[in-house]
Amino acid sequence: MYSLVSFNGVLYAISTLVTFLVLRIIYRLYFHPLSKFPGPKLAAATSLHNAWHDILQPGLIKRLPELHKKYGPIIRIQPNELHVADLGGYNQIFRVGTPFDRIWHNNPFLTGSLESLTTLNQTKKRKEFLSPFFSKASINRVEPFLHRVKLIQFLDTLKDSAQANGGKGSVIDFFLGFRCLTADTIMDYCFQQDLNALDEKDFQSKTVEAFVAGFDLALVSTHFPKTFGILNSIIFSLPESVREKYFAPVYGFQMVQKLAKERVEHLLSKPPNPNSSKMPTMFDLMLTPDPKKDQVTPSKHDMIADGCLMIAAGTDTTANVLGLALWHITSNPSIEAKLLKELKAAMPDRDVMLESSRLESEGFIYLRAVVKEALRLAYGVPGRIMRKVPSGGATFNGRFVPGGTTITSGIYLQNTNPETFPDPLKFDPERWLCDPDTYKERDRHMLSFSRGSRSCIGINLAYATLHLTVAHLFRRFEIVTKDYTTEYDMDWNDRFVPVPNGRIKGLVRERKD
Ligand code: HEM
Repeated sequence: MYSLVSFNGVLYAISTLVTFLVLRIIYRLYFHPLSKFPGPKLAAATSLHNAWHDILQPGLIKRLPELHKKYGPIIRIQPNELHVADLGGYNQIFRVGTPFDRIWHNNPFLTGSLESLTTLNQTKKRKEFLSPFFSKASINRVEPFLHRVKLIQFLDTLKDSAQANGGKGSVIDFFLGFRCLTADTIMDYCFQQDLNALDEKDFQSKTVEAFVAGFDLALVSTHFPKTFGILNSIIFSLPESVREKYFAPVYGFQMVQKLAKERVEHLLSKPPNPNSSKMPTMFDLMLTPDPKKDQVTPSKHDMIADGCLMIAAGTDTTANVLGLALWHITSNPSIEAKLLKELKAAMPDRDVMLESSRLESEGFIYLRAVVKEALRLAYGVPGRIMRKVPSGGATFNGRFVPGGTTITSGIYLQNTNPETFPDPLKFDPERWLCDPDTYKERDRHMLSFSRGSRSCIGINLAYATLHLTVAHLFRRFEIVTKDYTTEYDMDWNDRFVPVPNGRIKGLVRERKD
């Protein structure tokens, strides 16, 4: 009798669930406010369609050009999400002063950081601390003590590799090397606390490796935020040795969080002296709010989250551009020859370091075009950047979109638009050596750092690192990637940032002159 009741109970529960799911699909397909928007029926019926592409495939973003071609400029890609293809739509969503709020999915390390603040009002005060910290002037001021010091350490490691095997050179994992360089630079710049990744033999930094693994989970957290949160709490409660061995993605973030926490606690224990001549960290600035501007120090938790954010936002993005530049330059002898010609003429002594402001000037036209083209094809954050349509609704491509709808648009589509960038997947620095009007138009379409009020705050730091590294790396070393890296290795998956299939590796030799 008992087992019959429980069997019937299970049957009843299953049939109720199935009925609910079927009714929900019918509602989503025929009665939902977005039901009239075109797009794949499966995507409109269930968000699992999108999750499958984003988690188990290279990413929905790679299918979007084909879907837009089939269904038009604005399409439904989830039950409650529309995607806009054209630049006008992107600008409407992301412009300065936008009323389209960011959508944030809880991430235990980043909630409380600038990135997690959804409205412009919330970001205003935080940016008052952070924007001056990332200004060109601030970056130029510390460059001799920081970027160039880190770069020298990076280049010295390459020199040792070049001299290995009786001067025949040895193979370097540049995927890791570039990440060690960018992570150490950012950590030092933001909180004068070193990750010491560049000290690790052959750049084999466990923390950097763990951090890279974290990106595999980035889109899981957006598709399954609740499950992700529960899993994280369980993992957090495990001993450190278990976390390090079996849960690298979480462990990597925790290491950075620990360093940021130590720094904040150290500063809190002895409040900063505003008259000190020492270069301030970003935390020093937050700890000395200006009462005349109504500034308030963020909580300790939020400052630590901002510390984690800077590493998460700046390390892989910048390293991806460097990896891509290295791959394309070494795969195109004519591009390498032109770059080298310019570098040799402007930097006769290959061991003398130039400052980034010079490398970004008129004397380095080809270098700048190479960096720009690498930025275009590295895509920054290529995928669907999520925003919420304001309560009154909005109109896109002549169609009204109700308030509360998730609306997305992406950098990948703009940076590879064939009308603006003919043969868009070709690495062609020459496309930036055009007349000023064409340049301006191409630049308007290139969105690697996004646009508007929530565009990248680290753009100046990124540009300085990119110009310094590409110039000095190629001036000093000859690198062969062909036999050690494949096209497949370089192809990428959207994991919030592009994560390549493999690693860019190359044989390093010192140039003779
Ligand atoms: C080539 C390198 C980089 C690229 C391509 C890049 C790209 C981007 C993009 C596309 C966004 C907008 C994301 C969104 O709207 O969700 C963004 C935001 C951001 N980036 Fe970068 N980034 C780079 C380097 C850096 C660096 C070096 C830092 C700092 C150390 C940094 C810090 C940030 C922060 C804090 C935000 C969030 C801004 C906000 O929420 O208002 N980025 N970045």
